Amino acid sequence: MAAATTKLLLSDLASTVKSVPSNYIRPISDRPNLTEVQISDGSIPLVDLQVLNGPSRLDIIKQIGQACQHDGFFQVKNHGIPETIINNMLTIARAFFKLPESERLKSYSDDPSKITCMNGLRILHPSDIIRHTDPNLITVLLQDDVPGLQVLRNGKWLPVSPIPNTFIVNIGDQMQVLSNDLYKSVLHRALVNCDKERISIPRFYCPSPDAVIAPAKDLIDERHLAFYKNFTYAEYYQKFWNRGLAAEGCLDLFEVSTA
Ligand SMILES: O=C(O)CCC(=O)C(=O)O
Ligand SMILES: [Fe+2]
Repeated sequence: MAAATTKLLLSDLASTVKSVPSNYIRPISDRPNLTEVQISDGSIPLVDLQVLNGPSRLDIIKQIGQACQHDGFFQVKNHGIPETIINNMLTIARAFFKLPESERLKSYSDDPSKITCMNGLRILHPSDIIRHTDPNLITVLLQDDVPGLQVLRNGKWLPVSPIPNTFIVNIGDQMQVLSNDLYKSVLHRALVNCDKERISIPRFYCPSPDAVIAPAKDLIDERHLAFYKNFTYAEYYQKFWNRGLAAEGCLDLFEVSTA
């Protein structure tokens, strides 16, 4: 097992230091350019799942399909998960970050495949998450009431305002491949909030490592060629982490070469 590295949060140091230590400060060149943020009334679509089992079922399915094609992101309300469970998850997540570092370290793993696939659940403490696409199939995210998530739409960042008791669903790279680019795995990022702690809990749904990923056969014919080669999820995942989050994903490495 790798030696336990320190995972001290700035909040752990707050009572002992007078100013923010330099290793907690991102170089200006790495910081998000906030002037690029689109201040817009628009948001990612909100889908009401209440009526999924009624006569409007097809309409709801169509809304989800459109959202996957245009935004790669949507929110769901009336999903059937009780409010008390949602509040308990957020309370437990907040309490986790109040634990001493030694206790928190017992739940950390430096193995990204463990973090994102075996546990499948990650609790994010308030630090910036740089722009990336999700390497998995689908992500379901619970965020608290503090804004921070931004989604790239038409080259501009669209802030996703939290709506209580909703979940955010987004398409990951594997779904983009299965749909042969019909559904979009879209760049997104999360910013720290200067005034308030922000908690988000993403759940990453992943194929098994040996699953062969390729565009669905029904979508391919003489007029619709496959944009991607076949690969296993393990191959993709390894390339993704080798390249690093800063590379913004690695779908291009698996494209069918057109040369
Ligand atoms: O905290 C958020 O809202 C987004 C988290 C995220 O994008 C991720 O963990 O992949
Ligand atoms: Fe993400």
